Amino acid sequence: MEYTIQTYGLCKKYGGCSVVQNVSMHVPKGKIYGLLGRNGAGKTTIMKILLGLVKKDSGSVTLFNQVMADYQSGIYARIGSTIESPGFYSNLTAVENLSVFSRLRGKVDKNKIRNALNVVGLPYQDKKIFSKYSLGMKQRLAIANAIINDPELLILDEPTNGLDPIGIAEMRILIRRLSHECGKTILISSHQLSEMEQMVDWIGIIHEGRMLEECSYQQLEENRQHSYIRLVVKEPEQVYEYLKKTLSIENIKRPEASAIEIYDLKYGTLELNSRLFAAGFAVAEISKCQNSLEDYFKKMTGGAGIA
Ligand SMILES: Nc1ncnc2c1ncn2[C@@H]1O[C@H](COP(=O)(O)OP(=O)(O)OP(=O)(O)O)[C@@H](O)[C@H]1O
Repeated sequence: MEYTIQTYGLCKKYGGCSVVQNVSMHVPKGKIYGLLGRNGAGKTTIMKILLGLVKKDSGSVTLFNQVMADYQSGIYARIGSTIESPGFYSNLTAVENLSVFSRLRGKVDKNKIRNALNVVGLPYQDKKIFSKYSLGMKQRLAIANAIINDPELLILDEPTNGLDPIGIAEMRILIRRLSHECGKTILISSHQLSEMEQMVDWIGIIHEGRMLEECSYQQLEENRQHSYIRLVVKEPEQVYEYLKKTLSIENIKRPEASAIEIYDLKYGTLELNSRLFAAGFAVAEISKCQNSLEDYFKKMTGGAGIA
């Protein structure tokens, strides 16, 4: 597989506090990659490192198959982003704002502005000024600004943040169109799993600066929606050892002191119950459960942040 972004062992500390820890990520060319993590997980910092806005402490970044030196600039013309997106002028229209920022980058091309506004679904002739825009329109304008020069890679920090469900659905359609119809590779961040659904092809889960898991979204769904057997027992340590050593069950978790979850379903509940009984263990509860993707994220990241 060809990757547009690859990082290896990326680290960043702020004042002695590690905010990015040994992050290796792989963003496949032409795909939408979602960086998912709770507030403060380190998503924006990773994006800023990719864009050369923040200097990494160690590790490497490869963009378009080119290993990046710190603050190397040429390649950034191939990337559009909404991080540190310009503070748009509140008293100017979309076209006027995009003209100002185009001028800062070089020259103003009316056709490019018209085209970018068309792609994000904002009217070219609109006289409405920025301060009268809805949040969704503001997000669209930021994306229009990012795509003006037709970049191959888009880095969008929380493009759905604060939008209502309809706004999220519209943003999802726009981002998918940018990927499928315009062929762009897109890295987006979010702290909401639900916002990533039906949008991303790949996902990287960041927690406290570390990459917990990275895989295709489909793979994640397949892996995590498996059933499992939940046991509540009197002697969890001994049962755990018995399951591992005597029954050779591999994938076992201990979510609570007395509970055991078995993901390797080589034995059904009846068979397992009778084996535990025969081995002299007291089983208070045995049931087959379904682990939803949401539950999985909550467990992984320790609670309420991702929903
Ligand atoms: N310039 C900075 N100086 C000091 N600490 C910083 C700086 N920038 C970010 N941090 C800290 O680094 C951590 C990661 O922040 P970051 O913005 O990357 O997280 P995030 O996952 O994007 O969160 P959010 O979803 O809230 O934007 C946070 O604890 C934040 O306070």
